[in-house]
Amino acid sequence: MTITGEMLIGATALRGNDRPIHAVEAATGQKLEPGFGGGSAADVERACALAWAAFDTYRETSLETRAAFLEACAEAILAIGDELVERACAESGLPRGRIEGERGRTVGQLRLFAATLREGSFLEARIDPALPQRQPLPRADLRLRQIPLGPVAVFGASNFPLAFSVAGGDTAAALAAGCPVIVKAHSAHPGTSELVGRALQSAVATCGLPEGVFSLLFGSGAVVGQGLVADPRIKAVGFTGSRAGGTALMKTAAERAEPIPVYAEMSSINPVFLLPAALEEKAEALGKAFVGSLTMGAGQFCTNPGLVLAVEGPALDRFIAAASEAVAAAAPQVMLTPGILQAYERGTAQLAGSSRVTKLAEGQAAKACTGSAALFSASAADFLADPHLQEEVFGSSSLILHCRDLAEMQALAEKLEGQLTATLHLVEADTEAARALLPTLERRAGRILANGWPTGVEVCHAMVHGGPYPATSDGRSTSVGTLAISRFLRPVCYQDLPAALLPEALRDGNPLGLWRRLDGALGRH
Ligand SMILES: NC(=O)C1=CN([C@@H]2O[C@H](COP(=O)(O)OP(=O)(O)OC[C@H]3O[C@@H](n4cnc5c(N)ncnc54)[C@H](O)[C@@H]3O)[C@@H](O)[C@H]2O)C=CC1
Ligand SMILES: O=C(O)CCC(=O)C(=O)O
Repeated sequence: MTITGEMLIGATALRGNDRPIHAVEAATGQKLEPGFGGGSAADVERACALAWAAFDTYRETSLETRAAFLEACAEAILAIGDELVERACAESGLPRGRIEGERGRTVGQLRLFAATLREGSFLEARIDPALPQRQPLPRADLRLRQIPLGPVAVFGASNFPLAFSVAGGDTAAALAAGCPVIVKAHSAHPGTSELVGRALQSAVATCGLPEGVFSLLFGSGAVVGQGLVADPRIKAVGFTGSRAGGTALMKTAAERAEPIPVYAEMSSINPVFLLPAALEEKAEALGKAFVGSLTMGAGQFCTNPGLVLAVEGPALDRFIAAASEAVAAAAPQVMLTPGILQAYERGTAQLAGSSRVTKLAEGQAAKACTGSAALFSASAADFLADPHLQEEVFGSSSLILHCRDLAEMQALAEKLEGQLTATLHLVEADTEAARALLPTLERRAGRILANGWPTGVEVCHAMVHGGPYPATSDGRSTSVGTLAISRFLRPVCYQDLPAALLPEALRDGNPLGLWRRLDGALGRH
């Protein structure tokens, strides 16, 4: 497939007239061809008009039609072949194995949502039949189903060029829900975005769907990003990126005449609690495994373990020695973009320059375009005294906190901002300490792990990849897993509607064979 540098608006491909964006080969800093013309307000208008025109037809397509469409998207992505892997590797600097794995996750996600559609319980169909004889007042016939919100703007993430981008989790969930999607491509990987965008555009055509179901725009955050979020036809936003970017979009969405939900995944430092007996038993092994998680993918995960808490003493010293040794041996790794590398260097320099922080270890010297791992420590008291120490440093940097005792660890956990994950390392003797921490961790994080590491998110039914602010803008949902479909739905109740006007999902006789709640009882009735 030739990468042309064109945007995909409905069924057309056209070149934006705004300043062109060039991808950069992450490993060398060299410009990659072609340039991608940036979109204008007129392009945003055209994509939104098409998405709105498509909405009423697309949202009433059958569950089977949408499932087949998602499967067609997955097939079309795989059909691009190695060109997609090569381009994504060049643009992101991520190794082939990682990109191939991410492609598998992306198509797996689309197929999982296809299965979710065929299963149908996400519609949450409920029927409370009329009770005309009820005293003192009769009850009307009341029926509920979930309907899609409307066109969704999705912002591709820099750190997952496939699984959190054009056909990533947000797009898959929104399309499954019945929402047309307009993607604003991330300028770190425009070629990858065009290839995947063309796959989705072809799937829309093959499945005979309205062209406005999918569009892909390039361009600046100020024109294309803000323009999409402000457009009255956009009804929800999915975003993964910086806290500044996410909060700017939240503000725009809140100030609209009709405010809309923004699902922004922003910053998280993912605290890891090393409980005393586990630390005593496994300090060296934990230190080594921690650095494996910290340095994976150059630390460019929102789930990266950026904070470790433990009670001070010889066991913590052993953990620090093992972790410092592993960090010192870590090879420098290519980072996603020059901007992300600069932000990482700024963040680690700030930590190194803080009088409250001690630098424990640094990875092997960085070459051009690469970042070196870095490990720091501080006392819990100093951490609490400086709010900047809670800020995410995006990359392989982590801060180990010495707590005086478990009470101080607990007090510190209370002061943490919202997180995607919180991890406990424990053995049986730590059970009571863990039990005491759990209520705090539940209030602070979306996922609580025991004896594992937070990087690596399973795409499944029970996953929560979300958490209280600032981990995300709305901790009531997840961006990974099938529950993500609920972000793009809202309930509608139909009271006493004639049978001929009821949606199929709510008709007597259950023609779709759905799981439904009849007078409160769940069953296939
Ligand atoms: N926690 C996480 O999951 C991630 C955090 N980051 C953080 O973000 C930094 C920059 O990385 P990027 O991925 O480029 O994130 P970013 O937030 O700068 O950009 C993400 C997308 O949002 C758009 N955007 C940004 N600001 C906007 C605004 N004010 N209005 C409208 N659109 C806007 C950009 O054009 C881009 O398409 C990293 O150094 C890192 O600190 C990045 C990726 C993931
Ligand atoms: O660790 C993962 O697989 C997902 C992490 C993520 O969502 C992110 O880094 O943006």
